[in-house]
Amino acid sequence: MSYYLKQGQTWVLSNERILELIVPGLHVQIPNTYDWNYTTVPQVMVNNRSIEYRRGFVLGGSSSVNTMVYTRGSRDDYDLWGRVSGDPKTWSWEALQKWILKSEKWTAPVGGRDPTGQYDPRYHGTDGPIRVSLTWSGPDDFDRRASRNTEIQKEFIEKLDSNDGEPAGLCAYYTVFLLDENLKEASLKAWTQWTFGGGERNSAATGYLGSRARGRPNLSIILNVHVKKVLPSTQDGKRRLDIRTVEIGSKSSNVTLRVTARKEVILSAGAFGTPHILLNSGIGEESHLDSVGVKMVHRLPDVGRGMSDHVCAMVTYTLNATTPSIDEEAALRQWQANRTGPLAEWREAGRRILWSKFPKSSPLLRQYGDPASGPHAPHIEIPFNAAGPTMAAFAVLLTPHSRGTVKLASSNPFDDPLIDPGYLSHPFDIQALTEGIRITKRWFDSPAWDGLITGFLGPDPDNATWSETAFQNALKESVGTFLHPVGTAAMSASSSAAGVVDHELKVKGVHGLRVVDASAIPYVPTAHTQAAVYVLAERAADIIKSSWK
Ligand SMILES: Cc1cc2nc3c(=O)[nH]c(=O)nc-3n(C[C@H](O)[C@H](O)[C@H](O)COP(=O)(O)OP(=O)(O)OC[C@H]3O[C@@H](n4cnc5c(N)ncnc54)[C@H](O)[C@@H]3O)c2cc1C
Repeated sequence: MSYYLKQGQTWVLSNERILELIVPGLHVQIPNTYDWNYTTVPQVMVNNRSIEYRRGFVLGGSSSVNTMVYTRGSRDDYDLWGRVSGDPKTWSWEALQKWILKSEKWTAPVGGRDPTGQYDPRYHGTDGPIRVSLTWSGPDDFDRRASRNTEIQKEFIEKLDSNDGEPAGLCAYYTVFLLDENLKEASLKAWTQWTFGGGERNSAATGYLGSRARGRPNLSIILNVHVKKVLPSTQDGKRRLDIRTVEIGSKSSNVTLRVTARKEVILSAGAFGTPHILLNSGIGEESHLDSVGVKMVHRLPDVGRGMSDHVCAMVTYTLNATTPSIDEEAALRQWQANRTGPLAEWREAGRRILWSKFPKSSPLLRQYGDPASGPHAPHIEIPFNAAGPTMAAFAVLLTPHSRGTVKLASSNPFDDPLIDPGYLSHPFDIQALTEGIRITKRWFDSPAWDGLITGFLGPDPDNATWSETAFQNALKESVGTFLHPVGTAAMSASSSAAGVVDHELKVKGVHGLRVVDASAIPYVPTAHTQAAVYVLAERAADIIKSSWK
């Protein structure tokens, strides 16, 4: 949880000393005790499947358990915030530059490799709280083949730094590959960037709540409690709705505590937690609140609506390779000795990422309109996970038309919310995923992969023996989430009846309540979402500071 009280407390950071939350390579072993373990409601357009939905249940939230990929997305995504909020002077790629850099501390990779030529320093901050770095290990056979592939297939171009705001310059690029085999590590360009540094995971907890912050007399952290709701405080003489009281409790005890902020309350409970708290507080749409027996305090119909997320479809290849196994104990000893080795980095999917933009002439865009935020925003991301004897590639739809909801299941604040991402509810999305699979097929349809890739297991949209229905059915069976929900308490112009918070992230029509987390982001960025949340939060901190001067 993440809110601040006034008095000092004894400090125990819950994610301190938990090896799985510190060692990047142990990410896959993070116990589900650090997860909310949500499941979506059955997804009608995905063969009625309910999909597991992970969210961090620990200080630092999902940043303490995530995959650590650091991608900012397209400059157009941030310009869209400006258009939607009616405040482009605050929310645009150019206007946010200071805060984009402010959140980041570029850190050399562990092991002493010189990263010159593997990223572009012009686009990186050096003094921020979140360490961003490159992997410890160098290129492998897969990287070399990918490099060769970009020389063979001109559709796929190379970009040095994916975080320059223009990830989809021409058509597609491969973020990790070797340009010249003979130069080995020295020539591995355009590496994927990660939120680890010094061989350890960085998160909102380690970055923002480290010893300096903990030394502050005006900051307290209370762990293992649940925010049940926010409540109207006593009227201050004016006829306005003043919500500065938080009710907290714990599932395991009946004790409830109310705390009233002198200035304001900031909700940062994430794309599910924040609308859940607002709805439990009676802030939302009347008929929904009525249906679960919560009394409406303030009518704000878009609370919990407009969820925007990255849906993906998985395709599989067979490989003529085996997964190189590591000696886990030796790797841990190496990590403990000097923070290097296979555990100092991410070991599974996503080390290699391809980003792709549909051409303007695409019939799909003509039929449904282009949901991308602008000319630099890619439509599809394809991370690969070569873990022989098979390889999974995920076609991730970065620009979905479908939107979902977060609703209350009951009036009990401890009950999980009903999460309905609405996957594939718009016809564009399944067709765009199909195109994503075709891009993946083109990428691997090249002599660069000879001797490694031995077969395609599909689902294959071009398999003549399959009907379209049979293919779509198989695609739907493979659909999952990339865990990037936003938009459930979305920012919009103060004059607009839509949305939940205004350009200063204040809950509309309410005094004393702000939202600073992924729920305020109006459309899912064309990137993994943590960088955008850090940028939003850094900007919000200065907005809040100046509003109380
Ligand atoms: C498994 C996983 C992998 C991911 N991989 C990546 C990646 O590689 N790169 C990337 O950029 N992004 C990734 N993401 C997404 C990224 O981590 C999130 O976008 C980001 O952390 C969202 O930040 P947030 O502050 O909005 O919410 P969160 O980080 O989810 O934080 C919300 C916090 O509020 C707390 N909370 C919620 N409700 C309550 C309540 N009622 N009372 C008290 N506390 C409450 C939660 O416990 C949590 O601590 C991943 C996410 C997950 C789950």
